[in-house]
Amino acid sequence: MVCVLQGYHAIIYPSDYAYMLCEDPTQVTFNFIVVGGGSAGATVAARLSEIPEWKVLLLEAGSDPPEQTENPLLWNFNLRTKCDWTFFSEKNPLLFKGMEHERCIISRGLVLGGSSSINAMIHLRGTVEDFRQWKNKYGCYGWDYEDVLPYFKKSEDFVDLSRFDPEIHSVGGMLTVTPLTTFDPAYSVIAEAEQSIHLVEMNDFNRKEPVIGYGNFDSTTRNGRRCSTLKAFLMPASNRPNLYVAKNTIVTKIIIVDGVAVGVEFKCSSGEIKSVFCTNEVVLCAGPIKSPQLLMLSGIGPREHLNEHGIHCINDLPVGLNLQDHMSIPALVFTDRKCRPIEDIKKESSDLLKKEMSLFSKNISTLGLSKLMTFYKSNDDLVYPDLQIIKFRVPLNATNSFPNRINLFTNMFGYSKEVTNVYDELNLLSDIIVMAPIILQPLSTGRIKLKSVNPLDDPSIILDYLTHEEEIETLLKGIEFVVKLSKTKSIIDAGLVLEELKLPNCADYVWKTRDYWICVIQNLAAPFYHVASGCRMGPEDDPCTVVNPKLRVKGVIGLRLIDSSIMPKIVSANTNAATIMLAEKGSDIIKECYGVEEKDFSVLSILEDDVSKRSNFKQTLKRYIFLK
Ligand SMILES: Cc1cc2nc3c(=O)[nH]c(=O)nc-3n(C[C@H](O)[C@H](O)[C@H](O)COP(=O)(O)OP(=O)(O)OC[C@H]3O[C@@H](n4cnc5c(N)ncnc54)[C@H](O)[C@@H]3O)c2cc1C
Repeated sequence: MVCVLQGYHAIIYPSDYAYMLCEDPTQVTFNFIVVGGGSAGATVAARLSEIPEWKVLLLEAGSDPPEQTENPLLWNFNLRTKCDWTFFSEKNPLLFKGMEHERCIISRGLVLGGSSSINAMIHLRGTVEDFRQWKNKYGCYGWDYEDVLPYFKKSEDFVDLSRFDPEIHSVGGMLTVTPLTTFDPAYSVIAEAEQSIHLVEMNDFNRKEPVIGYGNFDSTTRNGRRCSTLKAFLMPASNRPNLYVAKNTIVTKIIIVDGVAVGVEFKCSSGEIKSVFCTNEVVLCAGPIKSPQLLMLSGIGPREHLNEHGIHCINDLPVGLNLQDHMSIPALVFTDRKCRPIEDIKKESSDLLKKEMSLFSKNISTLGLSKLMTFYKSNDDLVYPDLQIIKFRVPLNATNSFPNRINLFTNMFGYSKEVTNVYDELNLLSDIIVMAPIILQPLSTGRIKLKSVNPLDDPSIILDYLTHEEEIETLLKGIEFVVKLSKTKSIIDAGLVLEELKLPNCADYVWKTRDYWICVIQNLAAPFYHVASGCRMGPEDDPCTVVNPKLRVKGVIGLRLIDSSIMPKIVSANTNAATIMLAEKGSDIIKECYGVEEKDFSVLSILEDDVSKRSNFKQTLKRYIFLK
């Protein structure tokens, strides 16, 4: 067990089973192997291990999170560190022109808790309409809003009882959900500006009714600290004798014999590749980039593509297609350089920072100005918002003060030196406030492909985003909204000025014109960390889907996929809460399937023949060993 002391808080991480596993992977007969201990995997492993008779092995490529992951205000300090996979996209003919090597950075947690250990802790579930569509448009029976709400509630320990509505919230769940605090004076200025353009204040973004307005969102924090799925689910379960957690263990392949997933191959820290088997199921939770890659390496994916790499195709499924994300445009930058000496600006900036930082030691949750969220619709005919506007403050001259010595905007969005220079220049004069419109309902998709058959290589990530004219128009409406905000009395009175970003690549365009903003989109539009949907869930007979509504990978017995990659369509919000919901419901589906928990999943046929087929486990295993 590893114990980190932080002030009064002792964090006890799960013991590491990796050494024992690598010594002898047959020592224990596991019932379930969970691949990846992220938002979904840590939840699934904890939930399955509630059944004492089941031996559950969780294999995670990363290790315990470093101490800096605890402080919400410093969430972006974790990017591009050893707990980030730091993937890069392929080049795109239209986008990413302002990024290093014209490739877009894709951060993902490489650590227990996965991306929930490095994310920004924004806790939003998505809209009622999202889940209606999952069912009605994408055929995911059992996944309508009424079906998923109990699982959002099951996880939740909602701290702010003054806003508690029992219809949508609950207390006593594993995941602590807390409102945020801030001392940032810009909060009330922007709130007033939004009011003046007829937006209303929302007191709960997770309510059932559509939310168009601004307000404070809830966060996955507990006592001022991050509440990842590691902390919420895995740590409380880690004393169970039937739960085994192997860290720094990279799964390299799912072993499938005669159409049955019997175990996985994995890489020990010594470099050796070993195999471990399970009697019931392999549950793949490696996240939206690595899950598709692992499926393809294991023979499940588009036949033609697998053949290109000499991989025998076990089942021809559209793995890696339909990739989605929320594109953002963090290019609306305000400074606060009222006529006053730089010394005064310096003092104000550092006083505010100190005050915000002091909240951590008082166990109070803060994300600074980011607490102020806006949901907006680009046209009046819409019922639900199609734009989210995130705000964040960068203290004076702080863009280059990151521990990994990489510029803040390179860390967060992958911007090139030519671009970060432009932000830096503004940041030398004053704090900067960035407002980033984000499109919530993308139309265009990307794709994950194999670069090679080496599981340690990153896959090829093709982001063909913003190819629909409507998406550009929506982003432009988001930009227009912020420009409008910049002209309100409260913003002007407060001395907040929307600055021109003098991007070298857009020098030919006049600031604030449509052509200028399109150039900005081509240079700076970046996905907002929500990559999902590369292995869509849907009806068994729909050729566009990879898993059925019971989360079984089609055509393979004993293999489920439970993580953000199965969202049939990305939710119109940040994706962590919906991923945890998928894991909660997915765990119950598994329990139900084995008859260990009674739940009404009337739309799903229960106890299908997979279980009995899977009981030939010993025979299948013998055959695998024989074939090897
Ligand atoms: C920087 C950042 C900020 C974000 N901010 C927010 C936010 O504020 N709010 C929000 O709702 N969402 C946010 N998100 C998105 C959200 O965190 C993710 O959608 C969610 O965590 C996805 O969960 P997952 O289980 O699909 O994948 P992950 O949580 O990424 O888990 C996958 C796990 O599998 C492990 N793994 C991968 N391959 C292997 C292998 N071969 N062998 C063993 N283990 C493996 C990984 O190391 C990882 O632990 C953010 C994401 C990032 C990266």
